[in-house]
Amino acid sequence: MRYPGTLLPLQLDGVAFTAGGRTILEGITARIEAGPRTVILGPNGAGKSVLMRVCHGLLAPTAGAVKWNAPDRPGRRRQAMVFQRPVMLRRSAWGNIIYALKLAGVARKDRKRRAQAALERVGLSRLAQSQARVLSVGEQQRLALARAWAMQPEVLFLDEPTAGLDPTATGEVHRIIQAIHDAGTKIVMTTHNLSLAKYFADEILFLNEGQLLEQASAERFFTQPASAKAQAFLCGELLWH
Ligand SMILES: Nc1ncnc2c1ncn2[C@@H]1O[C@H](COP(=O)(O)OP(=O)(O)OP(=O)(O)O)[C@@H](O)[C@H]1O
Repeated sequence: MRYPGTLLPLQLDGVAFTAGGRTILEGITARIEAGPRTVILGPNGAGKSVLMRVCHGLLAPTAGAVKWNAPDRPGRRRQAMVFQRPVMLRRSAWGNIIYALKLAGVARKDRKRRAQAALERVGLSRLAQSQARVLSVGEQQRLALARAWAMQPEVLFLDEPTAGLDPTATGEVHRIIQAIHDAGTKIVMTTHNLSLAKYFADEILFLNEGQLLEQASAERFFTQPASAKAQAFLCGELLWH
């Protein structure tokens, strides 16, 4: 269902991104709806991170348009992004969340409650006063998720959030992402990892060499991929070059 004030759906119309004479994204047209867990899947270098940054507004497309149903008003960001490597300020775990909430314009009286709840949800309450930058990479990624979750975003972009994590940390991050989804936030995640996509995705956007080759339900994509490139990717043939 679509409400007049909601950010979604997000419509990409002929989005392209070129840099230094190289075409990174080309002619991407897609519609991202509220609800399903969307995974942007493709080999290394396909342009997944760039596409996500364009959607999030960190990069401006060099052609085409990125249209939100109801764009953010100044001072009220309703979409958040978590990067492959967490970016933490030189503050405590607690301070990182409080500062982000302050920047987002959240009233002082609500910041403490939201930060507490977010740290609890990711199991980091006991490390609230630890310096964020000395936490393990897995803990920092959980903190990054807590910080994003505290914003109560309508859409959360996740760029390979478990890259480089050990199996335990990976499992914890997956559990948190699932909980954020269950709480009603739209998840859009990039990965080149087939097992993760199979486990997590409701919908796949398959990207290869900067082109969107398929947008399909996960079930359909994994059983009947429409493009030869997707078939090759699913068979483990590397398209990357
Ligand atoms: N801001 C940028 N300006 C110019 N080129 C960029 C920029 N960001 C990434 N690239 C280039 O665009 C190409 C696609 O990069 P991107 O990081 O989006 O791939 P990816 O599909 O996310 O790969 P991976 O799975 O390895 O993370 C790469 O060749 C990269 O060097």
